[in-house]
Amino acid sequence: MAADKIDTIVSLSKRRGFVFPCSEIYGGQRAAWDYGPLGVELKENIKRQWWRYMVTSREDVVGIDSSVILATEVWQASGHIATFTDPLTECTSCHKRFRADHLEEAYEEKKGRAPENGLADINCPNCGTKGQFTEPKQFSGLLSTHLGPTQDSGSVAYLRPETAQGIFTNFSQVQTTSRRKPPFGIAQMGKSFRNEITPGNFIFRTREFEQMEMEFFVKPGEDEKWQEYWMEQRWNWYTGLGLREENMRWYEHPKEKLSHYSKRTADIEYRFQFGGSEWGELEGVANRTDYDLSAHAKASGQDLSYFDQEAGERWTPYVIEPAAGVGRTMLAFLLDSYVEDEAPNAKGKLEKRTVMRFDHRIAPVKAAVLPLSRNPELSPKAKGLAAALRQNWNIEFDDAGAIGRRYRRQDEIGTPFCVTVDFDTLEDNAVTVRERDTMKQERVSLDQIEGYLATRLVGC
Ligand SMILES: Nc1ncnc2c1ncn2[C@@H]1O[C@H](COP(=O)(O)OP(=O)(O)OP(=O)(O)O)[C@@H](O)[C@H]1O
Repeated sequence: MAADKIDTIVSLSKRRGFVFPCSEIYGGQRAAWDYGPLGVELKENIKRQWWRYMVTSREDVVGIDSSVILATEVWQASGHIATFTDPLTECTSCHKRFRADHLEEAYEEKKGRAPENGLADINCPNCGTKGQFTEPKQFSGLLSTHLGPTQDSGSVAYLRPETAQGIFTNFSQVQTTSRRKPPFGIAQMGKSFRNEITPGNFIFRTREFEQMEMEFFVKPGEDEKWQEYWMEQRWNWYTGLGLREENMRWYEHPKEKLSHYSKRTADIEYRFQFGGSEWGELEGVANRTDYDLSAHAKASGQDLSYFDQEAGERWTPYVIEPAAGVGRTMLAFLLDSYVEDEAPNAKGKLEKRTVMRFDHRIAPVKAAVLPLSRNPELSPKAKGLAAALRQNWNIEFDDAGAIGRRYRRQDEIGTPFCVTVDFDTLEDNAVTVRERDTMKQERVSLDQIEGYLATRLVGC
């Protein structure tokens, strides 16, 4: 399984209701995706886990939810209007457009060295023609709209390309109302928009996407230490939820390629194995220095510094930012969880089975309740049990088809437990619980089943 694994995931996602192409009844909107019933659960679980780990389980981080459309002055001061651009180039042979920096990075990854003559050395990924690219032009990544009834330059507004700026503009209010002192952080999750030149690779790069960002404000001079700390925390968050370390690595941005605000940026990369490139950015951990707060203080005339009473001095905090994408995280978990192994069928013969080995905390469905067969006594009993368990978890009820087939269906969407109600249940008031990965079965009495699941679904 290599490059074709992504195709397997795309098709499983569509078939089982994780992710659908957007507006498909009209032929689809290129590189936009909708999350189906299982996808929305998986996505919400990922976000919940991030929020718990980054915000509610800590005493030094609080959350906010700011607007998507901020005052245009915010994007002027932050530097986005002037510098949030990508180098756009076009192959003069097939007229397909690319990001020049992506072409160069892909070349370097393949050959182990940068192209000596820039784009002149590179073959077009679409038609194969060598070096027939136009001179790159800077293309704005900001998506704009108009507010109000007129559509002139005065009514232009931008959809945020990152959630971070809503945090910086609220820094003082959050700091005083939550009575926090640096070091402390403000987190936000929400939609961001970028007019990507080359969206694609499924939900990896889209023009509309969700981010999970946290800005951690620290005393200047303590920034490097805190960057190390957050890099370790972020790595541990992914591995703690089961992402395999062999599919992860750090990428340190070379000094000359850092964003305009950054002193150091290190990305966690995942082995996505898209055709053409093995690794892709999952999350960036950046030292944004005091760039944003200073820029907003200057442009707005508001004081965004902090008075350190203990030291008796005033300073503008430095900021460490772990910034992750929800879609990319979900794609990494989908790829990493996918396993093909073997399971015995009804006749005891081994057959291939597909299992999504999601960590229980992110699995979209926590347990499925399955009556052994459609029967006037078994089905109502099983339905009652499903309704009771639904008070705590997302539970599926399924009584259609052979029991083996129903297990397979649950394995394929990563449901950790299947609870089977059979004819013995009517006698002994017990059910059979089957665990997804080991396929081991255990008999559990009905009055214990909720506690049994609760001890195994801790943190869900
Ligand atoms: N177009 C996008 N689609 C989906 N997720 C995105 C997109 N752009 C950024 N992200 C997510 O937001 C995170 C933080 O954004 P950041 O600005 O650091 O990305 P970036 O370095 O511009 O990404 P890339 O180099 O891949 O364009 C990224 O690590 C990624 O997970």
